[in-house]
Amino acid sequence: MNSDTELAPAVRSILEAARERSGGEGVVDVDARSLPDALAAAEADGRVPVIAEVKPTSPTADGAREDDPVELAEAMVAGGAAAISVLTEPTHFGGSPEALTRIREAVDVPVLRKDFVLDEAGMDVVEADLFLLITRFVDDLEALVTAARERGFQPLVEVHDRVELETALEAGADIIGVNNRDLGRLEVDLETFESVAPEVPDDVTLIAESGVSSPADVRRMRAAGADALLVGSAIMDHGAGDSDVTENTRRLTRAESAETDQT
Ligand SMILES: O=P(O)(O)OC[C@@H](O)[C@@H](O)c1c[nH]c2ccccc12
Repeated sequence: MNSDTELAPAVRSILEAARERSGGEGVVDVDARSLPDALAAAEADGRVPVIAEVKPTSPTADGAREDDPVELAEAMVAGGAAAISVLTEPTHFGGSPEALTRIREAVDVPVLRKDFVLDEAGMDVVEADLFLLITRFVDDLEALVTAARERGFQPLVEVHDRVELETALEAGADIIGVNNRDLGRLEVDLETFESVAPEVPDDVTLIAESGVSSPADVRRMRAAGADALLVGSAIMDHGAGDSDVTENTRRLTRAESAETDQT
């Protein structure tokens, strides 16, 4: 793992909290809903494949939403989301494994567990269809990818540059997310995805993560090769309190339809 000192203070404190959290008891065994199938189904239905994220708050959000996570997830699916991402990190994102379990029972699309899983024990906390592995934060990515698959999970491996992409491909990752937000300054730059995407083999499911806020951003990431987009803030709209999550999702899932407003 790279040294923590290059990380934003908020990220360092997230990692410290993650190292202190205990893993689950026993080994999880998941019968996962296929993400590639769900993305293809959205595409066949004329929707942009969007993974909408239930993120009550975050270090970069300008507020928090107290809504019931299940209602939020259902509203996202009603807006055309192909899959749901759920933050389970408790100390900085307001998430919980219990919320994920309730959401996975309520919707029939794949559910991604978004957390800072650093070792095998961290995988055994809750059943999900996918969970995130952040290349920069783990020592033996290949072993964790294998351990994830042994449990039935589809690992989503996050990278931020071409060097990390190489590591992810060598570890056998076949679902890769390029995070447009850098973990040093927490700044978003959509060019990150554009610079990494051309190096990704065609048989990898490629996801553009973070910073997608408008239909124009959706089209920009799709033009650069995104099979799907992972969107949190623009859908949760933290500052606005009761903003319509279904409408926020629909605006993005319809970004490639002719009748959409093109802004
Ligand atoms: O809210 P945004 O900018 O749409 O980003 C969503 C998602 O990409 C972001 O929450 C995220 C990407 N990688 C992470 C790792 C941990 C926690 C959160 C994340």
